[in-house]
Amino acid sequence: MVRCSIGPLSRLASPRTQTRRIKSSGYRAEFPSFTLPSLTMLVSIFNSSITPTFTLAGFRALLPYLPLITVATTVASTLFFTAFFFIVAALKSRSDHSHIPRDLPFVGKDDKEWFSALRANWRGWFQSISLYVQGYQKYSKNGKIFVVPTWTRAPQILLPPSMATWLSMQPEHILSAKDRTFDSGEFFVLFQSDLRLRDFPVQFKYTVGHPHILNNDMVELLIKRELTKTVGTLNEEIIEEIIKSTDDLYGGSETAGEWRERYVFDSLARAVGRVVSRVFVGAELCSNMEYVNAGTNFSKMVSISSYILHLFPEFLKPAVSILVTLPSKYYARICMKHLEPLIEQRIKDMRAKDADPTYPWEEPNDYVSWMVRESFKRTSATDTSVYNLAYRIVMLNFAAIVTTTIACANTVLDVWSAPDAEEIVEELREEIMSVLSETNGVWTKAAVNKMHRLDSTIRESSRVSGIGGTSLARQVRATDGVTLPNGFVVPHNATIGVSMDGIHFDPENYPDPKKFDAFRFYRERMEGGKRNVDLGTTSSKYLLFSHGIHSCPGRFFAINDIKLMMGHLLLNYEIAPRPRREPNISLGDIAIVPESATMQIRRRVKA
Ligand code: HEM
Repeated sequence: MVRCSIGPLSRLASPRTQTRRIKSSGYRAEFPSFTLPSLTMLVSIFNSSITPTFTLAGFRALLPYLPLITVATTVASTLFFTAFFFIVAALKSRSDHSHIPRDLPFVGKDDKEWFSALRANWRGWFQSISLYVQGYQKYSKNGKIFVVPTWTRAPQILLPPSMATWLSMQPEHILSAKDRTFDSGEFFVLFQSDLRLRDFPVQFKYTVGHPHILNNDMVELLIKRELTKTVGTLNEEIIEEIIKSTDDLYGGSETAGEWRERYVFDSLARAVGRVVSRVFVGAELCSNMEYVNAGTNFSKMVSISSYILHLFPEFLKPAVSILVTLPSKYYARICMKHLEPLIEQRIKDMRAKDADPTYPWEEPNDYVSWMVRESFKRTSATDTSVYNLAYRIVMLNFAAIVTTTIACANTVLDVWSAPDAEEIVEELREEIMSVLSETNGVWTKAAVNKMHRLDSTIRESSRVSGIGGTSLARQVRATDGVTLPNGFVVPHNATIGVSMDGIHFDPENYPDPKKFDAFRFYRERMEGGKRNVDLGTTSSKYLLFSHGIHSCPGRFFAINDIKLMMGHLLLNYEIAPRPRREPNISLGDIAIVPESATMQIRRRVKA
């Protein structure tokens, strides 16, 4: 036995000796009949359990066939995986489509085609935005319902805009906004006549887990009760953070006049992440870029892994998700590494201060403090454990950072790629300087509210470049289905909504709808009698933040941040006009900012 195991090792010493010894060992003579290389390999693997000498000998015999083996195994495995994925995708698509009422028109699907459901889903992946707009023109405009395929969310039943207000007011127990996002349930849905589990966009069940954290009311409550109340009052801190981050990213005053090239989305994500974190976690942690970048990357990775998971039927997701969600879990862990000690310390300090008012510590006015105070009023472990509190901040970042960055990035790309970029920028600068001259340069809440041209520019950018897809997306929770205002009954668990781009690009709502007209809303405000309409105003015709009972509760905070960020960039930086506006990328049923888009930016030389 000893000789056998040493033998092969000693033969590795020199290739030339190896060849000679192979021949002299009579290996070929020993296994002459195994002409099929793969069979030889199998046998040699089998042999290896008996005697390692044969293993190496078998391997050597294979050497001349290696190129052939490589080609054969590559072709075989490619064929196998292609067939496997095709079957899986075809099954998933059929299952996705089987729950849609047959009498509804389906845009992007032709029943006469082979694998019509699969093909429709494929179109829904890459062309969904144009399918939404087509269906809107053909059906919604005529007051009809239609269905559009999406790979990522199963087919969507889209209602005409006349039903948008009705839809936005439906209570949660009839039409649920939450079921679509925070779903949790059994795995083997492919075999159930149940749309519910296949239809949640970010697949929190797999990408995040923690249903007890996600379904908790605390985040939303604190946004509505505390965060919105403080909007405007923390502007000094926010501006301070904007200055620090933009100095780092785009250059401080000492670099005035020097052009830099920066990725629009990535650089703004860093700045926004830091600014948002100042209000969420305080001055110290917000400048820790490991934490800030992990928060942004977590949000991105949750979305990306959810897209990948949507390629698989439900029964495969538990297995696939183990691998696919590794990056988001990695970034969540980095965030938690910083958040847990911060929250533990905050709890200690708060308790000490409550017990003894002379305790030398001042309670920071940030989200962590509001959350810990709220947790003191509660008793369940779900509401009070440090882990859960910390994870809620991770989820708050998910709601806040990427969404706010998208709005900033779209505004930069739309303004500086517009043919009249210089005039727009000039008018915006004039407005900002004129308003700030009344407040000695302080960004008060009242001052920010007076910047109507800036407000109009961001609102218009989000209209033409917004996320697209389905707005007011709701899942039918009522077990008997829901009866629409026109009498049609949508079955239990189907998903309904309205076409956001259809509405935002409808010439009846917005003349010359495809044009980025920065001051469109400003003119409407000044001349069209819409004095109270601003970026935070939702309606059935403006759906950036949705509308009705589930409209985004964080929007006032987001809007304030975006205005401060854009205002600071406009006043202190020059961005070179861009030759073209790279189109947003249609993926699934949303459009995302092209991450490769760059800008030339330099600090302005002040007179
Ligand atoms: C430009 C930035 C933002 C955009 C475009 C945006 C957009 C939206 C949209 C479209 C919804 C879905 C509403 C529905 O289901 O009908 C939503 C929900 C939500 N957003 Fe935002 N959001 C932004 C920023 C924020 C920020 C900064 C926060 C937190 C501070 C936040 C917290 C939330 C929460 C908690 C919900 C769930 C509300 C519910 O289900 O009732 N969002 N947001």
